Amino acid sequence: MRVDIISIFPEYFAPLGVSLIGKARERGILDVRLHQLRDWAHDVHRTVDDTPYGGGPGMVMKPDPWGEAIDAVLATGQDAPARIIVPTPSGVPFTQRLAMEYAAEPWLLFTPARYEGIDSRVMAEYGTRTRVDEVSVGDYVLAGGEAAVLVMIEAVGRLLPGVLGNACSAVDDSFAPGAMENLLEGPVYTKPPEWRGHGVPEVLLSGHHGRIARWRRDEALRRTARNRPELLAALDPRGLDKHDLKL
Ligand SMILES: COc1cccc(Cn2ccc3ccc(-c4cc(N)[nH]n4)cc32)c1
Repeated sequence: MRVDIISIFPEYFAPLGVSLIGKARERGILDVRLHQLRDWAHDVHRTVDDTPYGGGPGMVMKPDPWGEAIDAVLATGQDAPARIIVPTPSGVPFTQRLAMEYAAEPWLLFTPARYEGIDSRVMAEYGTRTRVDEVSVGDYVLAGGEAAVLVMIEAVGRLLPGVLGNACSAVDDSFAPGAMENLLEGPVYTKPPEWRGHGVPEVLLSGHHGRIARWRRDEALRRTARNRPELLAALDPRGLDKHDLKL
């Protein structure tokens, strides 16, 4: 998968050089290319923002530099154009399902903005040529889109074949479609068996896989009921069996 990112803070993406995503890049599973938006701002100050039409606080990112930058990136592609992802508080929710959809794309182009966002004509322009998704990573307001892009690339990158070792699998993730979809992860434990007077649930030491699976599901249901009751309402009743906890 090829990923292009256009930003006025390309240095923000240094974390994509470490850990899971860094190794995926070294192994050629992920090809991440960074672009400095100001390279397409031709005035002496390399200006990328201006005052909003209609007045109001803050500044809006000018369409010209973004248009030239996106054209330049798309021109380097051979086949279908990249799917463009615009982080914004006003977007559709970024979910595990959307992450899985993105993981199946050959080429993503992220356009993290700053200020109050990008002139809306840019998304309108590219919406005539390719998929343009305005996406929110949560119901809170960041200072810009770069952190949102880091979140999305990590969530998508870990789903790419070969990125997670065989020992782990994204199939069992919380929120992954299937029996555990819309359930939160339950508690996890490792050695030592006793730590500062805290033991480990006996069932996890029993070696009885059926009971362990049932206990984990019960704990996932309990934690979901406690922390995200609205997800329980969305739980597919066919995913619940008669042995499930009556919460
Ligand atoms: C666009 O509307 C805005 C209104 C007030 C402030 C800002 C700041 N800002 C600039 C670019 C930008 C990109 C993404 C986000 C963002 C995404 C999520 N989930 N939260 N915050 C915030 C961004 C934007």
